[in-house]
Amino acid sequence: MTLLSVQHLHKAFGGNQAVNDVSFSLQAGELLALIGPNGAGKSTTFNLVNGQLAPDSGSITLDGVSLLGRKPHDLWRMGVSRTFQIAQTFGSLTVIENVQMALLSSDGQSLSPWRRAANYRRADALHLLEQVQLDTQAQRAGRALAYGDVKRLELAMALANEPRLLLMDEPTAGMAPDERHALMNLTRSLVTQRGVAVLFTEHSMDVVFEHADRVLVMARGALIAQGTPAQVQADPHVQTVYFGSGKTFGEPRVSQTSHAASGPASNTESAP
Ligand SMILES: Nc1ncnc2c1ncn2[C@@H]1O[C@H](COP(=O)(O)OP(=O)(O)OP(=O)(O)O)[C@@H](O)[C@H]1O
Repeated sequence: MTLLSVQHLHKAFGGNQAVNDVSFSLQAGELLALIGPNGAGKSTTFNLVNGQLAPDSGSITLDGVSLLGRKPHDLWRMGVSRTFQIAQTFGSLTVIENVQMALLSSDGQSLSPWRRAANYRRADALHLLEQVQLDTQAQRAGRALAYGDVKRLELAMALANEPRLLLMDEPTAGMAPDERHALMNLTRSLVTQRGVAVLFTEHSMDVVFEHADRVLVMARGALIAQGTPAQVQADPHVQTVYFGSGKTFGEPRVSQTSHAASGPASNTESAP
């Protein structure tokens, strides 16, 4: 069943059509990657979905409810969580307090006075930390964590909201290859358990091809292809956009049977 539906999205900056008639949908439990060369319109599309930007026209619905005109905090309340290219956590708080803050916010509680958070849903916070394998570091200051651990803390905070949709902006940026795949494997297992849909932008093609169920490819504001990782990798139009003619992405790291692929391949500029 379609959870997120984006239809005929347009956004221009002056005369620059950054997003030009982009349509796609996302199912519960699906990991959908948004890729494209620099300036393709990925961030603009992502920021239209997360409420940071307003489209010039088009529709964005979650379970049939329009997201247009809603700010990121309203979306959080509706079950849309996000993680950032540079992880957003509180370095001065302990690891568990970070998650407690997210739980407080999710419950619509006032964030002040801070003292209230000290024992707030501590068991739930610890359970979330266990799920991202950070429970043994619960009492450390956020700023003392290694970068890969900060990313996992941010994931726990995003899940504190019990989201239906998780938006991840370049989730593996700045991480070593092993860490990248560990974070995405963890994300996969946690969102699959919960039936959460994930839309993520990503520059690391190895991450996209190994972990996405389906891939959207943008170029110059338009959606030029979508399909399984194998389908978009083999698409000559996509290869030309990335490399010019005569080169390819090379072989995928994993077989295509490792994730449930959904949605037909399409080389057209509109989604099914
Ligand atoms: N706030 C803005 N004001 C003016 N132009 C913008 C703005 N944001 C994006 N653009 C332009 O819109 C186009 C799409 O940019 P966008 O950042 O969405 O691309 P991207 O695919 O995310 O690129 P990158 O991978 O380099 O981050 C580009 O031409 C960019 O210069």
